Amino acid sequence: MDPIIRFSEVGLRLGGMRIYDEITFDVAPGEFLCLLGPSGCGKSTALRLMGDLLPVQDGQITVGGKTPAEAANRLAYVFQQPRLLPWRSALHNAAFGIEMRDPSVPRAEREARARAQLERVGLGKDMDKMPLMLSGGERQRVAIARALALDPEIILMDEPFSALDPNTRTRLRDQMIELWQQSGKTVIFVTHDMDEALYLADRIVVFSGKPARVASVIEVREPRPRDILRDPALLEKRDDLLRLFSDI
Ligand SMILES: Nc1ncnc2c1ncn2[C@@H]1O[C@H](COP(=O)(O)OP(=O)(O)OP(=O)(O)O)[C@@H](O)[C@H]1O
Repeated sequence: MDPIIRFSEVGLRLGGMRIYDEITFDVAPGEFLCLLGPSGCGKSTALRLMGDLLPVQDGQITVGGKTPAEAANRLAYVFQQPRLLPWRSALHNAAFGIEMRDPSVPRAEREARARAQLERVGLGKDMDKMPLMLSGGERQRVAIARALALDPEIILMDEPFSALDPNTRTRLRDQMIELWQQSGKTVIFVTHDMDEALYLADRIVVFSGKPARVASVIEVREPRPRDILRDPALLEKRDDLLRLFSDI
């Protein structure tokens, strides 16, 4: 199967600094791919390049065979902070992405799509609440519903759970896996937490420190849900990652 996203020898300079050497990796359709690497290595930048929020300078990036600019409508973002509009209810926040992307979608349809996704993330009873009345985890679930309501082929997630408490983070990781398995969408998930990557990913693309290159690509085919601290195969991968991180 052709990759849905392809980075070919992507080089990048920002503010006079070399951020990437030659970054090359592929993402398969329907895959849950984690981008892992040390702080500042350029993981979020990779999402910005895919999403056409930053121009490609050297090399090539394709999204479904097209340029990022041509494919921008096939992607949706979930950021570290939920970025909700405080004066809008959960429902109207979840519908907001559609309103921005395609204002011709009638209001009733926007809201029906938002409602369906809020139900999916377990917020069926909270649709009329304003963001201030929601917990951090609930606000992030509204942000996930807002992305899903766009019905994108690809979801780009930039450390979406890192600001949450450990229990909420664990719950949302499980929920994200469930949503991904039901939807068949491609997920590209940025994290600097190797345990999170081992828990979630089909494959982990490991970036080195700046200027970044792809230090390793690790297949994680162990069945889910995973027990990272007990499964011997995962423990071995964790040791590999620890060794890799001490070198990069
Ligand atoms: N617009 C910009 N101008 C100059 N430098 C930038 C710009 N955007 C990002 N950078 C630099 O590019 C590097 C990569 O940033 P990026 O946010 O992609 O890293 P990251 O791997 O996601 O980091 P973290 O895990 O800490 O969030 C950093 O050194 C950052 O300072």
